[in-house]
Amino acid sequence: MELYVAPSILSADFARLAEAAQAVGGPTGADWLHVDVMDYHFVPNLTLGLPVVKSIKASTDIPLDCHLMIEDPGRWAPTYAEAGAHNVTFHAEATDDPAAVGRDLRKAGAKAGLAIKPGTPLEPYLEILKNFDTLLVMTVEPGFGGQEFMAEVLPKVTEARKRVETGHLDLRIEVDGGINADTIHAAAEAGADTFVAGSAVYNAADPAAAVAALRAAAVVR
Ligand SMILES: O=C(CO)[C@H](O)[C@H](O)COP(=O)(O)O
Repeated sequence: MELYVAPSILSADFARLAEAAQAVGGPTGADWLHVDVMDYHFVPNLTLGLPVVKSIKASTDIPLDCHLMIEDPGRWAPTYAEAGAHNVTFHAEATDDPAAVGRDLRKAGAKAGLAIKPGTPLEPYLEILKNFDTLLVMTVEPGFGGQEFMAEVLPKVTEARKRVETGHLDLRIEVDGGINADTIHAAAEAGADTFVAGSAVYNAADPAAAVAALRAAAVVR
C-alpha cells in the first residue's frame, strides 16, 4: 500500500492555518492534512471545531483527516463528514457502539476511522474493522503534540496488519504521536502505512521537505 504522511496542524500556528496547509502542499507534500479536534472532556485540551474545519477545507485541496478526541462521537462525527472531511476518525473508548458510528460516517460520505489509545487493546475491535477505512493506533497519549513515541504500542500495529492480510481488509493503519525521522521506520516495519507528524513537520525549516523526507524514511525494503 502507498505510504501516506499526514502533517498535524496541532503543531502549526493556529492564527495561520491556511498558510500551514499551503506549506505542506505540492506533489511530494502531504497526502492528508491531520486536524485534531479536542473538546476538553475526552482529553485535557481544547483545539478547534466544525467552523474551523470548514475554513481549512475551503483553503486547501489536501484531503482532511479529522481526528476527533471528543466525547459522544455518535452525535458529532457525522457533522465532520458533512463539513467535507475526507476521513473522520473517532475514539473507540468514547462510544459503546463504534461499528454503528463507522457505518454512519460512511453514510455521511466520509471514510471512517477508529482510533485506540496506547493502553486500549485491539482485540475487542478486530471483528468490527470491516466498518472502517482507517485504524489509528495512538503512539502517545492523546491530547498534546511533542510527546515521546511509545514503541511498546507497535505490537498492536503488527496485529492489525496481520488482520488486514488474513481478512483481506481495505484498511489503512495509521500511527500518531512522536513520529519523526528516528521513529517512522520502526512504525512502518511494524505494519503502519499512514503517519501523522506534527512537530517533525511544523518545527522544520521547510515543512514540505520534511514530509517528503519522512515518507522516504518510512520505506521498508
Ligand atoms: O493527536 C495528536 C495528539 O493527541 C497529534 O496529532 C500528535 O501528537 C502529533 O504531534 P507530534 O507529531 O508532535 O507528536
